[in-house]
Amino acid sequence: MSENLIRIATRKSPLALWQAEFVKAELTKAHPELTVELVPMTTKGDILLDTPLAKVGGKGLFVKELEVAILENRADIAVHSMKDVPVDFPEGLGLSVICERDDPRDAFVSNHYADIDALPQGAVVGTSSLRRQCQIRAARPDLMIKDLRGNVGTRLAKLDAGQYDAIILAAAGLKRLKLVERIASYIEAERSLPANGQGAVGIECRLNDHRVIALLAPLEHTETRYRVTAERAMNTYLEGGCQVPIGAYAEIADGVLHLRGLVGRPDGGLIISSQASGSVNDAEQIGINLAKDLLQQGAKDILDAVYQP
Ligand SMILES: NCc1[nH]cc(CCC(=O)O)c1CC(=O)O
Repeated sequence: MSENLIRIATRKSPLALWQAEFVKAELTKAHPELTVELVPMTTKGDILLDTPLAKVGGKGLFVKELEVAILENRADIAVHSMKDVPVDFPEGLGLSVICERDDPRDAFVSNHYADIDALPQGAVVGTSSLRRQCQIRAARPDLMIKDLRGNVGTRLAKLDAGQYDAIILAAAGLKRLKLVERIASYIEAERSLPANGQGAVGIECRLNDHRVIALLAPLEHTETRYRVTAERAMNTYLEGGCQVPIGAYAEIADGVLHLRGLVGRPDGGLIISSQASGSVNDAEQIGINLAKDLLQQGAKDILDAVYQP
């Protein structure tokens, strides 16, 4: 392999391409002599876009083909939204870099209403995320939640066609696609605890590829790494994939990491939540401790019920 080339395996969705282009730009900034190529690919998740995610088993649907390409040396790295990255990696691959986090919040998108409180009785809200669904239903049990799949552009088109009164999307995705003006309001973490890793981009590569790992190193963002480590540790301990009613969100203030977590029944009738704090160096243990706390409070019953086939 040429000393001066990095190939990025990427999905072809606009968001995936934005993220790959972002990493390409950052790499070229750090290493002006480097050539960075995109290797666009179609994944199983892209083909099954119309099947409800919970049915096809969301875990890793969008990343497997990219990982095979790296293992077969048809590409060197893959760029992921951290919230879509499964908890475990194939033998030989790992996450060598987590980039600086963008806005972690969920966004309320509607052509007619300012926020969740402004929605009329029985309004239809689009989301396929059990995490978003349970938190919306907890605040507004009268609302109807309707499945919403597809790329960000497809989801907005379905809203505009009148299929929903409002939809919920990640603020970061809308910002990256230059669609911030579509955001009617931001939903603060207190009302919709984000998914683990939401808003952060990570880079996967071959763990024995020291050339690539060294080239990627300047893109690492330490604070984001601590936060996402705690969030993912909580999710991992709860054995949560990406399609689960789990929220995990960490912040750092004065060197102390604060992690909030919740597990909720999709109908919003029960939400178990807790928090934990500690040194950034104990990020992983803080996540594990919080998961144990949630399990002690009964989170397993909720998760088992969701996983029933
Ligand atoms: N599940 C799809 C997905 N994966 C990452 C993002 C947004 C960007 C991010 O969270 O980093 C989205 C869209 C959404 O949830 O609205």
